[in-house]
Amino acid sequence: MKKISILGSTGSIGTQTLDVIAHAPERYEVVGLSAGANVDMLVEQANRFKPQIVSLASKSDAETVKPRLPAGTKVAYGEEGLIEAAAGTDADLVVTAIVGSRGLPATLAAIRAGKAIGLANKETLVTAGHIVMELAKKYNVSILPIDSEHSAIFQCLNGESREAVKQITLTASGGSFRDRTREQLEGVTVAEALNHPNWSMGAKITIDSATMVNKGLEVIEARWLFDVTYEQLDVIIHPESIIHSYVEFADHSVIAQLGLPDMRVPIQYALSYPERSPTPTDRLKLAEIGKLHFREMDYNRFPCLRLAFECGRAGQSAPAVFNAANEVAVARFLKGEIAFLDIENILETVVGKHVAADVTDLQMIAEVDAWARRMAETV
Ligand SMILES: NC(=O)C1=CN([C@@H]2O[C@H](COP(=O)(O)OP(=O)(O)OC[C@H]3O[C@@H](n4cnc5c(N)ncnc54)[C@H](OP(=O)(O)O)[C@@H]3O)[C@@H](O)[C@H]2O)C=CC1
Ligand SMILES: CC(=O)[C@@H](O)[C@H](O)COP(=O)(O)O
Ligand SMILES: [Mn+2]
Repeated sequence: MKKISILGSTGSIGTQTLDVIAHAPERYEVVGLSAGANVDMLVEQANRFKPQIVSLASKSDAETVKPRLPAGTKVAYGEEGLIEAAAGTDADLVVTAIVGSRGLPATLAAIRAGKAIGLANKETLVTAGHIVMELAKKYNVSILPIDSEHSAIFQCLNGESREAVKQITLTASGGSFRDRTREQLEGVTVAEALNHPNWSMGAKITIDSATMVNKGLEVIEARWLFDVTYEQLDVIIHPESIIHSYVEFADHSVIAQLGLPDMRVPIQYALSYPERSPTPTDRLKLAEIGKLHFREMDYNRFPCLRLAFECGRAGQSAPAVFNAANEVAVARFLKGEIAFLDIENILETVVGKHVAADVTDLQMIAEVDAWARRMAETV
């Protein structure tokens, strides 16, 4: 029985993780759950899966929720609560399904506690990939990718020597506005931006997909997960999101991972690795799909991707600044404070004002993260 703790259990990845677990109660046990504002859903989850601990964003929620939980459930809150849910149980694996760099301290705590990480939260690796991967190595902890492209790449690399890797290509759907010119992006609404053509995801990543920031975050995430150079990473537009990424090897063989766009497959793979287990998803029928399409990435149409590569190559504090500024810009767009195209303007401005510097610990990361947030709020 594998014991699982889920940070962000009430979100898109969190609920799909619980769906995978519910289909295999003989294989998995939930020991920790955490939520932000969706207290009612967390209560429902806690009564169904009976975790040892639940964590909420606020002290007041933690206090009011206690009588609604199974007797004996430990209740925590805030960053400390996330850390407890991540590191304070006998979990074998922690799924990081919380959104944003706020997941970093709990992820580091889980690694220090020797827990394998089912990594969905790409912002943690973008913000502090060098720290996360170094700590995982020190504690001999597996970082198992849940992000669909990285799960695909992980599967393609399985059993292959890293020296044989020539090129890793991440596929990109193009997002909600893939058929629009830049001129046609003027005045687009939040609702239009949230209308992803292939995936049903949380709000932030859906906007990130539309700006192509998501693919930029994923390039940096891949750099750290697979220890490759940015020259070995590229992106291709693939509108159907059936090929989830592919790897070209020294002999020019290319290995890809395919499947219908259903996150329960990469989630299941991370939970059951190194085994493969059945998933409650539909099967891929290529004959019914007929054709798959691909086109070169257009970095002029998607300038945020070029900026992400620049920040990745600059390294040090630059990726953390890019990520934090983006979190604020997306939140401002979702609140209706700014226009869609202002997101990239904010990123260009904040990154442009930042001089990359070494960030070797959580305190330094928190400082640059906070600086970038302050700047992004005022642009
Ligand atoms: N959704 C997807 O298909 C994919 C997602 N990912 C990555 O996985 C992560 C989660 O994404 P997704 O599931 O879409 O996000 P959602 O927005 O759907 O869920 C986010 C989760 O984080 C919780 N949360 C938000 N703010 C706080 C806070 N201040 N304190 C504690 N918990 C908080 C939310 O709680 P609540 O809802 O209760 O407020 C929710 O459980 C992201 O990093 C994303 O990039 C990667 C690949 C695919
Ligand atoms: C499902 C998943 O992994 C998301 O990151 C998805 O890939 C977003 O799709 P695009 O960024 O390709 O639009
Ligand atoms: Mn992805």
